[in-house]
Amino acid sequence: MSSAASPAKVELKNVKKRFGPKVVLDGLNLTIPSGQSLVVIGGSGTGKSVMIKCVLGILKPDAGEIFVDGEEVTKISGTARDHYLRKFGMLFQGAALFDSMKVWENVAFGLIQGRGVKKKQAREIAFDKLARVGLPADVGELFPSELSGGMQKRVGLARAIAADPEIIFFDEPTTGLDPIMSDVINDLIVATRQSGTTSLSITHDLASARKIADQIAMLYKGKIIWQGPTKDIDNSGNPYVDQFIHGRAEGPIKMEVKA
Ligand SMILES: Nc1ncnc2c1ncn2[C@@H]1O[C@H](COP(=O)(O)OP(=O)(O)OP(=O)(O)O)[C@@H](O)[C@H]1O
Repeated sequence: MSSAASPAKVELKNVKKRFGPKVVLDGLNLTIPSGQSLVVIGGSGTGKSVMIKCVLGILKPDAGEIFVDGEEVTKISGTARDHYLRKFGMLFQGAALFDSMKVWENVAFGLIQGRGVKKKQAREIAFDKLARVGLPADVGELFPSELSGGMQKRVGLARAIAADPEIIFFDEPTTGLDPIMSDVINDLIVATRQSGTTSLSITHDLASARKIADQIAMLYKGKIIWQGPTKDIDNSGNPYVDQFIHGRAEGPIKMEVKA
């Protein structure tokens, strides 16, 4: 897929966000081409989650603009915001399932609560999505506590795709999983992209990034310091990217290690 040919689905322009004296996003520019999978890498605490929260309107940027399908969204509210949020699915870190609900009810939750889908139809959709992530029907009747971490991630993924969103955010989709289960999740993410969905993932897992990304962007000190096709990551010519992808303690990125 060529990024030049795809219009921007999501575009952040000069986005700034600080908490008190702490500057987190410092003029961040990022474009996600329509139908592509973009992975943002960066150290812990660099603002990856804050960036996603700004796109979803959970946090309001102090400055800058965010365009989705060409519409500036940082000031939308009320029903326009509800409508806007329907474009998104989200796989949270740690899956974030409701323990008191059965697996299928977790998957169906947004359909019933957010979209007014009747329970019977939502249940059918939930079981269909569970099958798509490779979970047999009997898993739908279990509670999340009865599942392994990898299965919980799959349920989280089924919930993220339940309403056929146009854009999916994957927040550290493979964290805490063994390499084989990680690859199962990677394959499922690749499958969602093949259906035309635009996605933004944040991850520390370079093997996952290489597999799921059309493009990789690196966030450092509140800015995107490099963005390019996945195949170029090993020859970025950027010392910060090089240090990060090779996991070297020595380099331009200095770790603040407090004793
Ligand atoms: N609501 C908030 N109030 C104050 N500070 C916040 C708030 N949300 C995030 N921060 C701060 O912003 C910085 C970036 O946090 P964020 O969660 O976006 O990092 P991250 O890049 O997603 O990290 P990780 O990879 O560890 O998940 C952190 O220093 C965090 O403490």
